[in-house]
Amino acid sequence: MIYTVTLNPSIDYVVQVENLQLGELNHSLSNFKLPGGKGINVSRILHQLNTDTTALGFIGGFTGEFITNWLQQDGIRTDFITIGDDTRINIKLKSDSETEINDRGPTIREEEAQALLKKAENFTANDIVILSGSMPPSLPSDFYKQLIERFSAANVQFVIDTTGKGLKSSLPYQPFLIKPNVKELAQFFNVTLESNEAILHYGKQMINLGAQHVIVSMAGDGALLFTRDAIYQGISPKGTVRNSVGAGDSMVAGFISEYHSSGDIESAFKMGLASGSATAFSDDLAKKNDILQLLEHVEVSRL
Ligand SMILES: Nc1ncnc2c1ncn2[C@@H]1O[C@H](COP(=O)(O)OP(=O)(O)O)[C@@H](O)[C@H]1O
Ligand SMILES: O=P(O)(O)OC[C@H]1O[C@](O)(COP(=O)(O)O)[C@@H](O)[C@@H]1O
Repeated sequence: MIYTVTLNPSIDYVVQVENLQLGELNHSLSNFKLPGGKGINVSRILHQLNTDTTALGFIGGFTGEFITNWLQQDGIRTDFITIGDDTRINIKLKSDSETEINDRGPTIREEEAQALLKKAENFTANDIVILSGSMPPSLPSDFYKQLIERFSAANVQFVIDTTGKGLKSSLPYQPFLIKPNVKELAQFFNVTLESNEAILHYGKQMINLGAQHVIVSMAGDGALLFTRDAIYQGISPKGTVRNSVGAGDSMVAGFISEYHSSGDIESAFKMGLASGSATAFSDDLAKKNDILQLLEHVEVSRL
């Protein structure tokens, strides 16, 4: 089974405003609410690609109910820990450019946190766990490490898509995949990345630090995949961007879904690229047919 863990789910409230004026009254042209949070997005795309998945994490309040109901209506298995506080709402403002306001997240009580750690003790070496996104500030700062120690003890393969301390502390445990975008890669090493050579250098560094596979995603410019013995460059298909929220999560899902079924790293990378772009070209996350259509237009070469 492929589990996703979303410590900080969200409702993504996507609002379109023409010619946004800060400090003025603006009227929205359209708005929609989507279940969000990185692991939840990964589960939604895995499900589109007919890959069995269960979404775990913390969920609470009326906002949490919205997410659980949506996932259940889509037929996606969930096994969330119910919390006393409300799941957050993140604002995605579309005007001439895309602006995001992400909330820090709800309060997680000690017993709620313990309940998730207990669940993490039940995974086996046949499972893959995808840990994605930020942590609500009320969790101990080493919470990802606490989860990973449990996976490592049971030889569970894990993917981690987060930033800062959570990512850093995971590397000695050899995550199967990490997927920083270029900005996150630069932040991790506290550098500016202005050339391809620099991106190649720091991508390789992530492998040296312990990751088994690293995808450095670059939005419309595609992505680089680093393995322990090769580097691949992926070119994304061109298209009209409608809503790129969740493109990175879709890429992780496409990669893991294909790797899980074929075991082929290059095909997995192609599916990741197609899934990311298909989401960027959709209002909501991508649908299976859109992903498969774009797959024919993805190009991957070994550097
Ligand atoms: N504007 C775009 N055009 C085509 N593909 C895109 C675009 N934005 C994202 N993608 C696809 O989705 C992948 C992940 O997007 P990116 O924005 O880099 O990740 P994140 O959402 O994590 O910041 C990219 O590598 C690419 O394959
Ligand atoms: O957990 P974080 O880092 O605060 O991010 C949460 C946000 O990221 C998303 O999962 C989208 O992520 P990506 O665009 O990186 O794929 C949104 O659905 C959500 O609002």
